[in-house]
Amino acid sequence: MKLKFTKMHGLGNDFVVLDGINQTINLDRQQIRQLADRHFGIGCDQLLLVEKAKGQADFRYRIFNADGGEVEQCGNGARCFVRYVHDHDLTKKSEIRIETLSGVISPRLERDGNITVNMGKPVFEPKQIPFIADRCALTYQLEMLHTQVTICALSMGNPHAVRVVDDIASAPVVTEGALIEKHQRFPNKVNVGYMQVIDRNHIKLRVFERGAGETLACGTGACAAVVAGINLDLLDYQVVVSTQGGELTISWQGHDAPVWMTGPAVTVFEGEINL
Ligand SMILES: N[C@@H](CCC[C@H](N)C(=O)O)C(=O)O
Repeated sequence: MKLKFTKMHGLGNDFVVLDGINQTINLDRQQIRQLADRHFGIGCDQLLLVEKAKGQADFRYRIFNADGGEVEQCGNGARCFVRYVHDHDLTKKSEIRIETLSGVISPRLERDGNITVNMGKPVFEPKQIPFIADRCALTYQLEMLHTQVTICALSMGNPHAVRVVDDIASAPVVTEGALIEKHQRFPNKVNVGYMQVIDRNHIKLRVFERGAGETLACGTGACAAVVAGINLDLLDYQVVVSTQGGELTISWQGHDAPVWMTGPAVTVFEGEINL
């Protein structure tokens, strides 16, 4: 089978994007892992599939981690999705509605080329994250080997655990992050963010992503970190998030307001691969 693909990234969080409208795509888990493999495939953190909407939205957006698992949401991918459907003449609308596994999101292409996405409301109810806890709280203690770590647990459509650290450079993102990702209190596993607060409008963030490992940036991780920081009264409502791959602007007015994310989306190259 020959597949046309586009390689894209949002702040270095990289994607293989496939047009599932003009080509028939039925990939199994093993084939997705092969495409995502950086040595034997194209290489990416996530594979994104562009499909026709099932309901009233403009498109359906499916997201697969590098390990082949399908997931609910991807913020950097949402911006690349918009760039892709424009560049491939699949729409002329600057604001589109996209179905995801976690509901409809609405990204907007800005005049400066950046993309702003309404990422929906954060969810704190443990059952919906999902996170095993008997009550809803700002922070939780997670029992880990012989110690306890403090996390904020929330969902941005996908599950996140956020840790506040003093120094982002020495944060145990890969070691501890990998343990929290598979912690028994997160039945569907979790993305683990480490945030250093620089001031009330600026954080540094590294994320160990579920099913992908540490990435250069994570859009939903940036939303989750800012929401957690606002709830802990460490941050104001609009925050610049510095990741290893660049900067995102995230804003949240609290309570039932949606989280807004603005940042770039870049096409790297197009190609065709035999599977
Ligand atoms: N890179 C993404 C998140 C991708 C999905 C995540 N790894 C998960 O399993 O939920 C982003 O930019 O949000």
